[in-house]
Amino acid sequence: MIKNSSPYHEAGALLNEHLEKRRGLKSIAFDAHSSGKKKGTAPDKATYATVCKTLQHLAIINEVLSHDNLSKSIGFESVRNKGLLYVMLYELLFGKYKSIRGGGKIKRQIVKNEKQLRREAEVCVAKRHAAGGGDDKTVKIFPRYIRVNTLFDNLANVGDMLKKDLVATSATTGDESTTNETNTSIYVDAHVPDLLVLPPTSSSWLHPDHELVKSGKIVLQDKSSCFSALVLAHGLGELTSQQPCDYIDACSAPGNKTSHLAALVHSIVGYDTSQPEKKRKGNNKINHAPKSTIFACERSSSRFNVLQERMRQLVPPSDSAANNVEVVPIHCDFLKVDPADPKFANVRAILLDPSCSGSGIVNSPDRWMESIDNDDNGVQQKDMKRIKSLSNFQLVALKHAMSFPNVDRVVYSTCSVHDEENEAVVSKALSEVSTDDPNDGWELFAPVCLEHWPRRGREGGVGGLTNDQAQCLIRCDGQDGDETNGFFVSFFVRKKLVCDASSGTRRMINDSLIPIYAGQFADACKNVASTSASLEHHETSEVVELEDNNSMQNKNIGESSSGILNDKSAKKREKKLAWKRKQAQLKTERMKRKEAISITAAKDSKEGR
Ligand SMILES: C[S@@+](CC[C@H](N)C(=O)[O-])C[C@H]1O[C@@H](n2cnc3c(N)ncnc32)[C@H](O)[C@@H]1O
Repeated sequence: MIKNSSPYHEAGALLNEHLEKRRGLKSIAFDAHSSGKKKGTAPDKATYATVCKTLQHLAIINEVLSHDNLSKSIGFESVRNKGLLYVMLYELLFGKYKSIRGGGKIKRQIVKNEKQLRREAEVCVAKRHAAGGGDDKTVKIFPRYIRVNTLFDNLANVGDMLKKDLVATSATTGDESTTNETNTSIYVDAHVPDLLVLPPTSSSWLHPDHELVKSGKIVLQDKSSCFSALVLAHGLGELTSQQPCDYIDACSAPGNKTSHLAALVHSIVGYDTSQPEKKRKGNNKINHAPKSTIFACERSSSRFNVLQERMRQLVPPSDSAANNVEVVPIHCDFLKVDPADPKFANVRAILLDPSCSGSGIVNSPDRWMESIDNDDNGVQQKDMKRIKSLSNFQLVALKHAMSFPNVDRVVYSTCSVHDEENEAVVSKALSEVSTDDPNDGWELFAPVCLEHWPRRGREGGVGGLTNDQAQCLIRCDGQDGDETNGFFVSFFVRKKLVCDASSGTRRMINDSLIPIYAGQFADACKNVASTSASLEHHETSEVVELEDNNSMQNKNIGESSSGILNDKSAKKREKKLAWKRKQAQLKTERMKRKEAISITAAKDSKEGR
């Protein structure tokens, strides 16, 4: 067999599979890992990143090729390996080194027409900038959100540790156009307790290989995806905390929301880690609060394995004195779980975050693909079919959650922006479970903990919701300034409970000394988005961090450190970071010594010594 001379062969094959079969890029990568294929058949991190970047530029590459029928005149139409062609064109026109490595026929064909291609690319980029679009249409940069896992540590401690890393790395990761203060600032999110907000540039070093991630003290979780567990635990305000009970996370892998819920439930029925260690230990001896159980259902075998592994990493064992919550992963189809099973008799609340189109994830490679071939309404016929089938499943799952006899709170969330998966599902569920009994049936409830979140659900439209109902719903739109991925949250409460809940109060959200975030990184995000060098960082980190549907692939791509993918560079980065930390520490000590010397000198001269 002739060995393919192009180093982009694997990236081209992955892209071909994505384009031809219209399968999600992350699913392809994930399946390749989980099917236990031989080493070498699953894409490595660099290949995956190259394909993501090519996809991200596919619209503009096609624009270049279609100008003056360029594609035809230089013979690209006859190229069968379109994936490889696109990857090479990306490398030449938009890649970091603006050149193509290796050889091969396609490369020769491209290089022969290099001048013309570069000229066209420049014209297209200029046109986009003139139209005010730039790269912004496809790339959105958010601050880096870090959820502190309060089952292991507290906000102040973790904030301190991250601040040191920020100071140590700001010299290299900071963009010239942002001040050093911006690059080293750290905030607490205004809506989600225990969520830290870091500068967007920190994405370049805060990855799944970071020590705090590996130790389970922090979770790389986008802001909007923290809303689901928050609403389930605190949507009714303080009232929730009076009744320890069990929970079900119906569709739970990889477990970001499960572990968040565990931390929140622990702080309701237990004590939080913000108390000094000694006091906490003392408390543990006398506190006999009942334990809560979270049953975490997951249908897919491979995802279930990841879920189990992550729960081991993120939730302390249930018999440890400091934990009042137990997570029990169950490998099952939630639709087949019997609501009358005595095991679930104490389940009072269900979190349902089912499979969805993921259309809210603004930097998802699959979304870049969508934006290329969507029609004017933003959704293609083929996608409509998929959305319809997803929304059918979502409705059945929601009604199933509502059928558990003792459940009085259900959170239904998606990372989709389509009304069909959101308001329409909510509206159908409400009408299909409605009853005449004033104490039964379900109502939408506006989550107290997010009362200041401005973006609400859509009134009318395919869902046909009233304005009052729509105001109970939470929406996030990353394309419209929310600084987080698109997301949807609805909170259903049994009518009976709604009457009791009206006195709920908002939970205090920040008792650390870290200031609250109020858009201080907005400019930094724009700067990062407009510099291609920073974009490289961001894209790679997005590859490993995309939430929800993506977290599984995340996990896998991120698992490079644990051996699935071979990433020597992670160790190198860790070493470099440690070296920088040391240098920063030495510098601080030098400054202190200098300061002390000059104070003594000033004192001496004042005293005439
Ligand atoms: C959007 S993801 C959940 C993400 C998760 N909530 C988190 O925050 O990490 C949806 C998950 O539901 C699982 N799933 C889909 N249908 C299911 C079913 N009928 N029963 C249980 N799990 C299901 C999928 O395999 C997938 O892992």
